[in-house]
Amino acid sequence: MAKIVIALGGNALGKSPEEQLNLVKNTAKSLAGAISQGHKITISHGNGPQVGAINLGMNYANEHNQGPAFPFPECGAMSQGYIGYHLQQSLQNELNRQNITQDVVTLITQVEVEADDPAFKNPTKPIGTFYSKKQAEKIEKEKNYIFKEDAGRGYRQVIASPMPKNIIEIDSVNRLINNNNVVIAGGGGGIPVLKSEGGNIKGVSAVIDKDRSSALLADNIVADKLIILTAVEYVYMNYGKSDQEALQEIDSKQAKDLIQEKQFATGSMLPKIEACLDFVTQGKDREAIITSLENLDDALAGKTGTIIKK
Ligand SMILES: Nc1ncnc2c1ncn2[C@@H]1O[C@H](COP(=O)(O)OP(=O)(O)O)[C@@H](O)[C@H]1O
Ligand SMILES: NC(=O)OP(=O)(O)O
Repeated sequence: MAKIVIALGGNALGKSPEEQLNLVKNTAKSLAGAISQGHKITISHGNGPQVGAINLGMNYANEHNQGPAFPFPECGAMSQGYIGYHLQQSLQNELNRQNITQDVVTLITQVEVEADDPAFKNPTKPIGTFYSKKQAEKIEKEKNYIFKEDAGRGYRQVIASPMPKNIIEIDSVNRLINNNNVVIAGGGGGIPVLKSEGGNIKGVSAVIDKDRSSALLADNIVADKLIILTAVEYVYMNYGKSDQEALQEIDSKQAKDLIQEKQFATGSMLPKIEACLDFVTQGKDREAIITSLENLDDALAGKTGTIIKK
């Protein structure tokens, strides 16, 4: 039996509510399978495409005098509710079907970041949909948004992505886990908040990388394993080139060397590798796996995915 944090990538969750629900229903079968094997599962998820879509929709309504503007922390909170709802419903249905008596709880999670994080001056987190270079340049001029190329897939709006420092609701997460609940926490990397000297917290415009928050969550709940589910079965060397090569298992030294060689794209694979490195090096006998959503069963059985060890 292992204590596992499973992080679902925002880009791997489909492009519409219908697509997302179908994907999540499938993933729920694997998650319930892992729970029936005795594993203690905690779930986190990304929100890049979803938080971008929510923000775009709200901005559109606002620009057409049909509603107020919605800042990013509020959009992040909505994305936690939207994705958490699908996960909570699908997994609860699956657990009930398998007569497993565990409740699934989505916890709105705030994550503290630092006001002087250099990320606020250098936005890197891709959100929303993909655009052509021409479309991106046009929107950049019209709206003052910043766009960057995203791992060969097109151009996306980028916003600040500060490092997660502290999960505000971590005690509640631990209490819920210890009381036999499956917890969905840290959705979209958590809602970014700043803490004042008096201890008050308030939202700040950013989207935290969910891989980094998931590693923090896994460390905080003292998990054995961190599984990051994305759109690719393996992490590759020379990704996208004719000689790309799947990485089966790497240790922290090899991972650091590959980072030096710039094998992993900033804003997509790099934060995943760095998050896995943080998690495995901060504790004993820890393992991280990166694979695709549909390969969760095989990854749990150690049959696929890129395994990262200390
Ligand atoms: N070396 C690499 N190996 C595999 N995938 C890579 C690599 N470098 C960049 N990628 C890209 O990173 C993507 C995963 O990052 P991203 O889409 O941000 O994940 P998610 O939204 O699922 O968290 C892959 O689908 C792939 O397009
Ligand atoms: N917040 C976040 O990291 O989302 P993605 O997994 O969609 O990039």
